[in-house]
Amino acid sequence: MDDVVSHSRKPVVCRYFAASGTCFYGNDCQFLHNSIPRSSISPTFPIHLFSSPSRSANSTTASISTELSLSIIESNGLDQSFEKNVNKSTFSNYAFSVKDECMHKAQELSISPDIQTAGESNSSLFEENVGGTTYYYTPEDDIKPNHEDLTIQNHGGQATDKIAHTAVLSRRIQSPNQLVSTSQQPNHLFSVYSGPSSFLLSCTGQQRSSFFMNEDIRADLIQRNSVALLTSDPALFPDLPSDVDHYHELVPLETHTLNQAVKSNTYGLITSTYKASNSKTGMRYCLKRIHGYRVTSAKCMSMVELWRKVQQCHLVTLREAFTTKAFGDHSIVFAYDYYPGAETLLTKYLASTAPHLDPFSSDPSAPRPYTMQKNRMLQQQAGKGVLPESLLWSYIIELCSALRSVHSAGLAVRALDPSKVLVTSRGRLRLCGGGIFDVLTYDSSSSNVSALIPHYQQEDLLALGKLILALACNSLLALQRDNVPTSMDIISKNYSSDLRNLVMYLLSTPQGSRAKNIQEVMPMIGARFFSQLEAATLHADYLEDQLARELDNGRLFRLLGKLGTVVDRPELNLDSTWSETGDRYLLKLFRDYMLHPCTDDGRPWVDLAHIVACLNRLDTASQDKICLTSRDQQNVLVVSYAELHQCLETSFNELQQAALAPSHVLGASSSNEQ
Ligand SMILES: Nc1ncnc2c1ncn2[C@@H]1O[C@H](COP(=O)(O)OP(=O)(O)OP(=O)(O)O)[C@@H](O)[C@H]1O
Repeated sequence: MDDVVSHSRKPVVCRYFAASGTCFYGNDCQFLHNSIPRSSISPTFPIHLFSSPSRSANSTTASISTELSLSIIESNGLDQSFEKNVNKSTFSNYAFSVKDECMHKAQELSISPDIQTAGESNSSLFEENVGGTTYYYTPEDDIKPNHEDLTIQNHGGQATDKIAHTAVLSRRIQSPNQLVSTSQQPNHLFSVYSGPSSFLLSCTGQQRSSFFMNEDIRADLIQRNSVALLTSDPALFPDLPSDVDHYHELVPLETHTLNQAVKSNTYGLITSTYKASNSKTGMRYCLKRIHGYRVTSAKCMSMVELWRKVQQCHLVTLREAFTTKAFGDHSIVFAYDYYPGAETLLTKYLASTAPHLDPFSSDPSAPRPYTMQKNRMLQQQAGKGVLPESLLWSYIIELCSALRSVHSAGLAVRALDPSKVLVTSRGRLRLCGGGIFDVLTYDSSSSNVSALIPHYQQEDLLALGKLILALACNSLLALQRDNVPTSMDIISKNYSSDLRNLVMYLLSTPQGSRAKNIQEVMPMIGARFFSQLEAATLHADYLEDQLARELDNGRLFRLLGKLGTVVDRPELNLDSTWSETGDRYLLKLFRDYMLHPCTDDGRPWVDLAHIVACLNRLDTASQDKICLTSRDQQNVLVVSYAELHQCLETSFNELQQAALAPSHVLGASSSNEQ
């Protein structure tokens, strides 16, 4: 059938053109008989309404062999046609092609002169350990020009350019769908979640194949979103200003200090912490305010600049600091990244373990502060259960990683306290409060403000040792001088000698001029670092799988929304029959077909896979045909998804034009009709 000629044909797809290639009206038909080109598929909703990009017209992600896809295929009795379209041999062809390419690449690499040269020079390798990393080098390394750089610079047209060739090769290998004819694939299957991968079995467990993410992750995200969106009650916080510099919507994060000025245990000054939104960007930040503080020299802000540059995944980044009178006093405010729902190590593990031992208590049963009593309490708390060693090592690695970045930047944390370590989702630790002490204690008269940094770095290591000790003994009592021998006993009993040695190293006083160094902790962590890396990588794979489940839900939701705006609309342009006639009638029957199917004996047939399959075919304008029946069984229509797609596009455009039309046009059209 000639689809292109159609000199007098209307630019609308014919409804009577059958899959066999014949039309009820034969050559006299006035409508088009070609399939709608995939590229003509418009975004599900107009771009200006939703900023997310529409699906690519040539998106080609085939997934035909999974149980889920098959269940969708089987679930729809009428839509069998596309099964025939899948030519499995194309996939095996692709496998051969990839294999050939790989072998070709391997041969190419095996004769690479570069690799042979590198192998020969191995004989004169030097070895040096710098900051916990072993470097191997040859004396020529320093003077030899960087071969790879040269290769990249010279790759203009030379066939010997190995890097460019490999890049092209890998690009070819990474595009399997280029080797499979797109016309042979049912395009509505491209976006269907293909089911969990076997390599994720250990983390997905018994989780069923589903279009939705894991419930725990969902609950966690919802919880975080709701915390991020919290606003404060002005009745509870009457003194809270509506704007502080370019921040607004302040919400106190320390609710226990309701309008009270409380001295910080860490800084010894009155402080408050708020969540706030940046008025320019809308992003949320955590503001730490130091009450009644006057900055004597603007030079101290140079420390803020240094801290801003330290960005690390286990460090809460300091974004800026400014002075303000918005609170009715002279305050200095530090703006940090905000992590909704974060708690501190102190509140998560240690808050209830620091009883106040009052030597003057009149209660005879109250614990008294003599050494034996404190020892007993510490042992009791450790007896309640200590943290698993693997978790402790994971925390150690995260904290060391943050310290390493800070110390390498020539700075010191100076507030490595359980109340200054945030625990965010999945036990991720983040050090916060960096830079505050540096600004508060800035000595503008000093000629060398960084002279004391090495000393503070030593204090950081000591603080890290204390933090691990407290976590390992499950109590802040472990840090009391009288209790340290008991604390070390608890560690020896419950943990490996490696952990004990690490704590001993961190708590020890440096001998003579030999200072401790965070780099020296790296060999003590050793291969545990790899376990941490593996766990993080596996989790990233898991999250990617969860993302794949939700990939198309937004798109399908928008499509449903679009359908819903058209079907059953009471009127358009004062035409009350609009949604019951023409294209809209077809869409209404399709809605029933998709959402209200029944079994032969009249029971509702509820199958989400059916709905997803219908929506995907509608969105991709599939050529599959379905049989639509009116509710009174009087009308039976066979239509393709491509036609339904066209109906939806046309109707929705009509709707949009009416929505955007000036009101007098609507008024005029209504008076004309009367
Ligand atoms: N960057 C942040 N993102 C999200 N929440 C935070 C952030 N920083 C702190 N918080 C939350 O705010 C609460 C108060 O933090 P803050 O640093 O003021 O603790 P604090 O115990 O009052 O310390 P201090 O006594 O030293 O002032 C913390 O318990 C934590 O849950």
